[in-house]
Amino acid sequence: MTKRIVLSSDHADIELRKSIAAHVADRGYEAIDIGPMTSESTHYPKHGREAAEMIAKGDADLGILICGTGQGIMMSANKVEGIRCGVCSDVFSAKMIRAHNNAQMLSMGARVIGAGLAMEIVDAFLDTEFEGGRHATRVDMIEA
Ligand SMILES: O=C(CO)[C@H](O)[C@H](O)[C@H](O)COP(=O)(O)O
Repeated sequence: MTKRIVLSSDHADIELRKSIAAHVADRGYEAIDIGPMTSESTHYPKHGREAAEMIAKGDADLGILICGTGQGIMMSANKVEGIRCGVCSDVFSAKMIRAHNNAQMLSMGARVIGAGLAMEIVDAFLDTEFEGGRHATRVDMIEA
């Protein structure tokens, strides 16, 4: 089944989010871009929560979030039960949040990294599977 990737952001960079949505779709995923569609100032907790709830409800498989630093929207997503979201500014961390933490959501800071690196981080996140084993024990501990 085609993996569904939900994308959301605040006003910090909707163009980066749209570019990532197009990139994800080009790669054969279903990109579900839930906006916002204008750069009007908005509030990241709303957008992080909306995207995370889609995953929690089973309406999306993975998620990509963007705000200025990636931090506030990540914190908001992580308030939704069962969601694990990490901020990444490097490719190694993007692999590890999948391989070791089984994160369903990636967050990035549009005022921290450039678009080229953001795409590489997205690819690393999407291309990496959870390794299970001892890491499953630890993820279970997070959830408990
Ligand atoms: O980085 C963020 C939250 O962690 C947000 O994207 C905001 O950009 C940040 O809080 C700054 O807000 P502003 O209204 O864009 O000045």
